[in-house]
Amino acid sequence: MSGGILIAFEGIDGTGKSTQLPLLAAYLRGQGYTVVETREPTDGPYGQQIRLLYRNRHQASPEQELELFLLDRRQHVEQCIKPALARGAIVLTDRYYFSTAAYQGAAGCDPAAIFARHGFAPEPDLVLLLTQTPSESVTRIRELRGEMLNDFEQQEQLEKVAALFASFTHDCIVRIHAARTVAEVHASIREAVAQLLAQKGTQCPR
Ligand SMILES: Nc1ncnc2c1ncn2[C@@H]1O[C@H](COP(=O)(O)OP(=O)(O)OP(=O)(O)O)[C@@H](O)[C@H]1O
Ligand SMILES: Cc1cn([C@H]2C[C@H](O)[C@@H](COP(=O)(O)O)O2)c(=O)[nH]c1=O
Repeated sequence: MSGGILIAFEGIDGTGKSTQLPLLAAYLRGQGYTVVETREPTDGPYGQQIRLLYRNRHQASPEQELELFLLDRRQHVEQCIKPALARGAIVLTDRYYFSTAAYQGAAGCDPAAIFARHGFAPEPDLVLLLTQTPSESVTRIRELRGEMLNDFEQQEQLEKVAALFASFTHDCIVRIHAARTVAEVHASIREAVAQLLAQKGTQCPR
């Protein structure tokens, strides 16, 4: 396979992205593909600064927050995504620039302007947009961590984020209903990826 394939997992908090991404990675590796698993925010210096905002978001203005996500993504694209695509890998990223348009859009920045600032970032071949209601997400997060919701996970905030995700009309987006069992969601994801690989005429290496 030459040129690589970029697949982004997107959706509001708690939709199961971090659960589903390794399942898809294991499945694809079992089929003989080279897979790179990655995520944003990254563990790099800007990603670490972003994590400091989770419990105290008002430390930064929406514009400052946006700049941090852009800096983190530039580094991610240059150091991880582009090299992996050049090696012909399937890159699976847990969040990408659709999250910025939705979350920083919900915080007051202009989503269209955010998309326009991503000329440096390769367009994904597929965005798996996991969907469920914000109240379903909040229930899952509470089951996982008790009552503590961080500043990005407050239900009112997630309602705005979910509305923005719902408004995106990019051809690369496939919506996957996430309020089902892990196995059911995985099956839908495999179906969407199989269609992409067939469209690309990608021969399974095995
Ligand atoms: N289909 C599912 N049914 C029930 N619980 C699930 C399902 N998928 C994931 N979970 C659980 O929901 C919680 C959140 O899942 P996960 O961390 O994968 O979501 P996420 O979208 O990556 O969240 P975040 O964006 O906040 O990191 C975890 O406790 C996980 O075990
Ligand atoms: C990439 C990106 C992320 N966010 C927000 C969305 C989530 O609330 C956190 C990341 O948490 P996760 O549990 O590691 O998924 O950050 C954002 O606001 N803007 C972005 O571009």
